[in-house]
Amino acid sequence: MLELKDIQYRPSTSEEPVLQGVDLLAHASQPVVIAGASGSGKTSLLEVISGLASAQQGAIYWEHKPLNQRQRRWMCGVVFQFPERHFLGLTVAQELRLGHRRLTSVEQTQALQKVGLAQIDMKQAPERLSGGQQRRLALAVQLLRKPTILLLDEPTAGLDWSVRDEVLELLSKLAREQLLIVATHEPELFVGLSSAAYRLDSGRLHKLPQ
Ligand SMILES: Nc1ncnc2c1ncn2[C@@H]1O[C@H](COP(=O)(O)OP(=O)(O)OP(=O)(O)O)[C@@H](O)[C@H]1O
Repeated sequence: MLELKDIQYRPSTSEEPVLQGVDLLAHASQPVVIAGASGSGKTSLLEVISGLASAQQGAIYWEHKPLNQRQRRWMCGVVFQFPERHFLGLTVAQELRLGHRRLTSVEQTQALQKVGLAQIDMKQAPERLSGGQQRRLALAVQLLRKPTILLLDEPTAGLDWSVRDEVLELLSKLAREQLLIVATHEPELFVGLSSAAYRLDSGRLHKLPQ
C-alpha cells in the first residue's frame, strides 16, 4: 500500500507550491488514475512519488513504512509523456540494454514478451516501430527494473483510438503485477482500468467516488 500524507511541493524555480496538502492511498494491484487539466500538477506529483523531486512537507509510506527519496527511486518505474521522443538506442536491443548492460538475449525476449512485442526484430530502429509498439517498448524498458510502482504520464496522448485500445489492454495486464498510477487529462479512457480515481485541481488532489 502506498500512502501520501499532506504533500507540499514547490520547485526551486517556482514562487508558488505546485502541490498542496496532497493525500493519496493506493493499494497494490488496484490501479489509480489521476485526472487533471494541463498545468494542474500531474507530472509534478509523479515526480514526487518516484523520488525525482523532493517535497518540502509531508511523508510517503509503503506498507506503513516511511520511504525516503532514494528508496522511491528504486521502487518506481516512470514512463513520461511521449517516451518515444527520448529513445537513445539505435536498435530495439540497444534501447533495452541502455541501463542494463549485462542483459541476456533471453531477458530481452522476456521483457518484450511482457509487453506483447515478442515477434519484433530487435535489430530494427525504435523509430521504425508503430506508435503503439513504441509505447510498449518504453514500458518494457521500465519493466526491466522490476518496479514495485509503475507511474505513467499521459500514456495514451497522441495515439489514435485503435492504438489507445491496444495500450489500455496492456495496462490492464500490467496492473496485475505492480501498482499502476496513471496521470491523464482524458480519464474517461481509463474507466475500465482504474480502481481508484482522483482529480488534481491547481495542485490539490481530490478523491472521486467510484
Ligand atoms: N520546475 C518548475 N519550475 C516552475 N514551475 C513549475 C516547475 N514544474 C512545474 N511547474 C509549474 O507547476 C504547475 C504544474 O505543472 P505540471 O507539469 O506538474 O502539470 P501537468 O498537470 O503535468 O501539466 P501538463 O499536462 O501540461 O504536463 C504548472 O503551472 C507548471 O508551470
